[in-house]
Amino acid sequence: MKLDPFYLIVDSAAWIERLVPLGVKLVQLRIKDMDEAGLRREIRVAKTICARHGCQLVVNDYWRLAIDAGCDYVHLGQEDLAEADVAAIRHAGLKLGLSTHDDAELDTALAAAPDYVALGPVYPTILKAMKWAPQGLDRIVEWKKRVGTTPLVAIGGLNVERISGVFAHGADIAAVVTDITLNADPEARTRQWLAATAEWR
Ligand SMILES: Cc1ncc(COP(=O)(O)OP(=O)(O)O)c(N)n1
Ligand SMILES: Cc1nc(C(=O)O)sc1CCOP(=O)(O)O
Ligand SMILES: [Mg+2]
Repeated sequence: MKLDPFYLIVDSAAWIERLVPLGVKLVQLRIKDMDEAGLRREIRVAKTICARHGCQLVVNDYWRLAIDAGCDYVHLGQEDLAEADVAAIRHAGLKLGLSTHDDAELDTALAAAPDYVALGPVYPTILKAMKWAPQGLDRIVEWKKRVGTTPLVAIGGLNVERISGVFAHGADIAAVVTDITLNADPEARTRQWLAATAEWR
């Protein structure tokens, strides 16, 4: 199944409950600093909401909990990947998205035959400190040549105004956090993202 070109990333099931009913079809639950019981609860609620709305849920980092909860997609960064049991993830039938930030990381990612590759940060991000300089749009062109038919996710500093640029340079999917979650009207901004990504859907 083709992944939606609009990839929303949020840090709670409450955000998923709020925004997925608007028509979001690809969402990542990215929670940091929560105990295991809380994580299990958040994943369970997120999964229920996403199933109700036909939205693909991707669980960030916590691949074991995702397997336990019967989820079918996880996202891992390079450090996560180094410690993960990819065979167990695959054996459980989960799909796998991987982060990349440089050539060596892309080599590592492609060796794991991911279901999508993410490249970031395309633009400066305020979400978290990153050791990589912004990649810029030309890097997307380079990455798309290397990943071939594997879907390419652009992430980092994206906003509605920057969407067409990342798709024009070869991204298949645009991922976003703060342009929506820190917006004064997250629902309205989500609708703008849905409209702005419609031609790539
Ligand atoms: C779609 C997407 N791309 C990149 C990331 C970042 O993953 P990672 O490098 O593991 O960092 P954290 O998000 O875990 O802080 C992502 N989550 N999603
Ligand atoms: C979580 C994350 N990973 C990145 C990477 O480059 O791997 S950039 C990023 C933050 C994305 O948030 P925003 O849309 O607010 O910039
Ligand atoms: Mg991670």
